Amino acid sequence: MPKAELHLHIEGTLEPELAFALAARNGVTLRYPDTESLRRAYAFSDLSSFLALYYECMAVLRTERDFDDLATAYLDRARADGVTRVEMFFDPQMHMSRGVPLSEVIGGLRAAAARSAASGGPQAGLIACFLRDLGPAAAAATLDALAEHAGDLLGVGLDSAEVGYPPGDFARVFSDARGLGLHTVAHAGEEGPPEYVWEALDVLGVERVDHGIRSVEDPALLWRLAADRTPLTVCPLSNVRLRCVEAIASHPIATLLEAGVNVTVNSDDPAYFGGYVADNYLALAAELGLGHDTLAVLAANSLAACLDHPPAR
Ligand SMILES: Nc1ncnc2[nH]cnc12
Ligand SMILES: [Zn+2]
Repeated sequence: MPKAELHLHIEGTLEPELAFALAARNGVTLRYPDTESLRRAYAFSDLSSFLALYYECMAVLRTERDFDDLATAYLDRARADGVTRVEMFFDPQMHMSRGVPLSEVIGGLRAAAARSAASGGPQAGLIACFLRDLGPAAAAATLDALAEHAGDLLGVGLDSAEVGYPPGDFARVFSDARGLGLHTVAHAGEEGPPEYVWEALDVLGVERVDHGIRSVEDPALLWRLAADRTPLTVCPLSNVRLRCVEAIASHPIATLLEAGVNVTVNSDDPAYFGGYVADNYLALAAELGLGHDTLAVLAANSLAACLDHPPAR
């Protein structure tokens, strides 16, 4: 089934095997002796327990070639899942704070995207995410650094630890990003309350909401999302692994669909959460009983929710 993946952190596609290969190439030492022990550490209790390991493993990403290798591995994998379009997140602040120039990050990701599109693989766009726990001033400084690369970006997003960092704090930087011609999206309602989803819509003016699952707690919000056809980029396996949801069988995606919300299915950080995008669709079929027609609607929603439609091939 052709589909788009619209919620994918490229750093979250770092498989342990590649992490160790890059560590060796760059002379970086990981805290784990081998791939099995690193994999065993993927037992998360919440978002922050995951983010700590996710940020730690980024230490192995140093050069343009590393980012190219990372994105190439993901794009090859996504192609096998029927993905024709990817809008991938990356975390510029994490890389800049480690002394890795933005040009290396963006250059590597763009090179992988160009080869993928040229060889009939997924077409890829880049979304730079601000780390909300570092605050709006740091986000504004990051946007200044991103400005010279704006032509290489599709948009900006907002990620990292959610609770205590409401979207409204980032109103100015999101408005400035739009001034640079960038699309805007934001994580909201993953661990944070429905109020954060309202703020992402009404204060940030985002075009899509990432996760948004806690919207099911607020009927007026469900009505608003459905009326506006605002896409939600839902990540079922991620929600279970980070204990936002108990099991796929009780995932709020069923309620979202019943309310007429424009839902899409995505993998978030597939190397860490036990499945790529097709695994998320298959889990919904196997454990929540979604039928083929519903999966086809979800795939069609994803293609329609792309920020820039891919050029005709
Ligand atoms: N699921 C997630 N939520 C917030 N920030 C993230 N960064 C990578 N994955 C994330
Ligand atoms: Zn995410």
